Amino acid sequence: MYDYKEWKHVFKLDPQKEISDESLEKICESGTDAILVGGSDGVTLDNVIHLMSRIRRYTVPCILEVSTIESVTPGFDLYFIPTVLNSRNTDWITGLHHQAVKEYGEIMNWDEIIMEGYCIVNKDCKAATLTDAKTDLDIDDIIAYAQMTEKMFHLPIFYLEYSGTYGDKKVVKEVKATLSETQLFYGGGITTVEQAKEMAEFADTVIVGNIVYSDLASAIKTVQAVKG
Ligand SMILES: CC(C)=CCC/C(C)=C/CC/C(C)=C/CC/C(C)=C/CC/C(C)=C/CC/C(C)=C/CC/C(C)=C/COP(=O)(O)OP(=O)(O)O
Ligand SMILES: O=P(O)(O)OC[C@@H](O)CO
Ligand SMILES: [Mg+2]
Repeated sequence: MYDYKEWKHVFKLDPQKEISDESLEKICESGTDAILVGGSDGVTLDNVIHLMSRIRRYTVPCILEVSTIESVTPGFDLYFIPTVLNSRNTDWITGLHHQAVKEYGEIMNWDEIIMEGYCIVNKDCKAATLTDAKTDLDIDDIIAYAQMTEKMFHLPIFYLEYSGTYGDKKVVKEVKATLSETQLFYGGGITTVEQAKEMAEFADTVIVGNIVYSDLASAIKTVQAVKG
């Protein structure tokens, strides 16, 4: 089993988006710790299997961040299951999870399943719209979600999700200071080496997403920036 607790840098690829073989090779051979496959929209079984099989040409760990029951497929190293703590719709907190376990519980390998307590803070991102997330949060609200994740629900990961916009390092720093067991994932808007370094100072794991589609060279540089 991969030790995701040791991961410092992860690329997130969206199965809905096109990526050339050449770019994918650079991403998979970049030295990143893992590739996370996931997105909010247009995620289908076909595009998930297609992307997974292309990533599988390389040795990098490949994880599915589950967003729909229909697109779950065998073959990933691990399955990260979000629960959106600040969603107003219980489907995204426990509802879809209940359906999935009811349907697939018998065949699930629980050792491969890792829960992520998600807190979505960018009101304009697709994930916030999809999950009807309550994003008008101050720092104390976010810290409370982080503490709930660790102290109440004992989840292994707290994912501070700024998807599409660069976050506030003060928030990341204060959240990190409240966590002792739970791993802090930071994701959102990283486009430069400086930003990657800044967030890596506080977050345990930095997730780099969409910059791979618009400026691959800068995306690749974030690996060294985070891992040193
Ligand atoms: C058959 C087989 C192998 C079985 C294995 C068993 C297994 C692993 C079963 C799964 C069991 C299970 C509990 C499933 C969970 C079911 C489920 C659907 C739960 C809901 C999870 C959830 C809250 C999803 C929302 C996820 C989310 C917030 C995704 C967004 C991530 C994100 C911000 C991505 C960035 O891209 P995007 O949002 O697409 O933005 P752009 O396109 O604009 O870039
Ligand atoms: O695409 P970006 O904004 O880098 O965000 C990364 C990741 O946190 C999205 O789930
Ligand atoms: Mg998407």
